[in-house]
Amino acid sequence: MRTVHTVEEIRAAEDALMATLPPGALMQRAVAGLVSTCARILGGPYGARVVVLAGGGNNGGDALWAGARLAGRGASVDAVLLRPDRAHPEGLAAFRDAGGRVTAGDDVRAGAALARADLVLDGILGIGGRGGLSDDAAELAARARADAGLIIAVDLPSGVDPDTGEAPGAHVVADVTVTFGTGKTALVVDPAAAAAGAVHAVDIGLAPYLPGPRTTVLEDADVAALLPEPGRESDKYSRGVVGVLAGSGQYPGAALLAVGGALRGGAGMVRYAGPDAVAATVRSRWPETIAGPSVAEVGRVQAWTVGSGLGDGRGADVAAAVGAGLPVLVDADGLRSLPDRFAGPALLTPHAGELARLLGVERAEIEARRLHHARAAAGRWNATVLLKGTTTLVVAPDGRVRVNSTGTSALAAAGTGDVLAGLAGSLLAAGLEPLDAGSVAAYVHGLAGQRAAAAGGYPSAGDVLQQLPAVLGSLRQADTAQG
Ligand SMILES: NC(=O)C1=CN([C@@H]2O[C@H](COP(=O)(O)OP(=O)(O)OC[C@H]3O[C@@H](n4cnc5c(N)ncnc54)[C@H](OP(=O)(O)O)[C@@H]3O)[C@@H](O)[C@H]2O)[C@@H](O)CC1
Ligand SMILES: [K+]
Repeated sequence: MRTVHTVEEIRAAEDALMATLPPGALMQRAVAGLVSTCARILGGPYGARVVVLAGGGNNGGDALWAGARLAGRGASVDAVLLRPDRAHPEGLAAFRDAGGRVTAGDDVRAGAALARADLVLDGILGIGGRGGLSDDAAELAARARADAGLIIAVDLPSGVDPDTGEAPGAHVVADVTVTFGTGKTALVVDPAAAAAGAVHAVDIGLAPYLPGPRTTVLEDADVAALLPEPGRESDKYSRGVVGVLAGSGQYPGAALLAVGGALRGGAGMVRYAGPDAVAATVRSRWPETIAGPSVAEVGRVQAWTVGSGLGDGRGADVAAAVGAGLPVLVDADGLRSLPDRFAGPALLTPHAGELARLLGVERAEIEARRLHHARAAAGRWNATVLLKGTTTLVVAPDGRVRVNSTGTSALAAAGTGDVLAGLAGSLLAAGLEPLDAGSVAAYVHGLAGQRAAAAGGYPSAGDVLQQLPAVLGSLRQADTAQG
């Protein structure tokens, strides 16, 4: 599991850890990790042309110390000081001692150095940064992006907001970010995360001083541990019975995909509520499905998946499923018939456009502040909100957040959301709480999309569905091998 902490939590942990160490020792741990990543990426620092962009805080201090170490190992290093009056004193002294050249941001030499740099170290702002870059810093960042070989951000790309994942103004766009101690929201939540590039974490010994993380990024072992394991005595009821209220005459495929997602996701049984013609189509593909014309008449289930391809005019059925007092997932058209607040476990699965409609804001505003708006909706409806996107967010009403790392553009195809709705519904029926059901489903769905894409071409939702058993099988196998 990858952890994410707030700036406040990181500062408190750093203070506690620093109290046990000699002055400057913590920064030296960070610098050692940074330098070794730079050296590895450069294939050895000797002869490399490096430019350090240094702001007036400790982030600039890290970058200056790293520049000094790289100069000591034979690199040709220039430092551009954004705030010469506030440059980190020890870092700057070490940099000069190692033979580094120092220029101010407005010096023509700064532009020339950037134009021939193999590597730019972005030490303008770290976790102390607020708002976007100032104009002079923005110009240097743009030049670096246009001219330099590679940009490595120190701790996080300067100019993005550490705790929200928002990018309120000009910011560095890095190829790699070397981050210290724990993850930051800006490194996992878009749009800021898109500016971080590949993230390398450096252990500086902070973990014992950090609180349990509210935000996490699940990995294979976490997901495998959360997956319901069908035991020998399992029957169809203990594996979970899912009610699916999805699809319509206009969109029968949504019913097929949602039912398929539930069955392939491990449901012991699926009960489908919908018009006879659609039910017949569902049963011709999934003969094990039990069907009925409405939520009231379809029989007992342990969770409902509601809304994919439902079309208009099914508000009463949606209300019946939502009001059944069972865990419920609400997707797509079902989102137009939400109750004022949910009383029981609920998982909403909007994409940005649907969340925009729900909250009455522009879609661009959702994309710019994804975590903020997912949180707002989770609080407003007392439901866990799974906001789809390349980095899908799952936000519980109590503030816990899971960020999915397996997303792929291969999932940007019609019907993949219906598969996800069925899959997550099956996990709710198996007894997972909405945060677990949503984050495990997003993870598995992403891996299925990756596998389908690897098989060649542009995968369809049906291709993604077909990959679910293989993905679940390999996650379970790895778990068994480990445990
Ligand atoms: N503590 C430790 O031991 C360790 C710390 N480490 C490193 O320290 C970094 C945090 O350093 P930091 O706290 O000095 O803040 P940093 O991000 O350098 O910003 C400096 C100052 O810039 C200012 N400022 C803010 N926004 C601005 C803007 N838009 N445009 C212009 N200026 C702006 C603001 O000052 P203000 O203007 O508020 O006076 C702010 O205080 C951390 O990310 C990691 O790299 C590691 O070495 C591990 C050990
Ligand atoms: K930085």
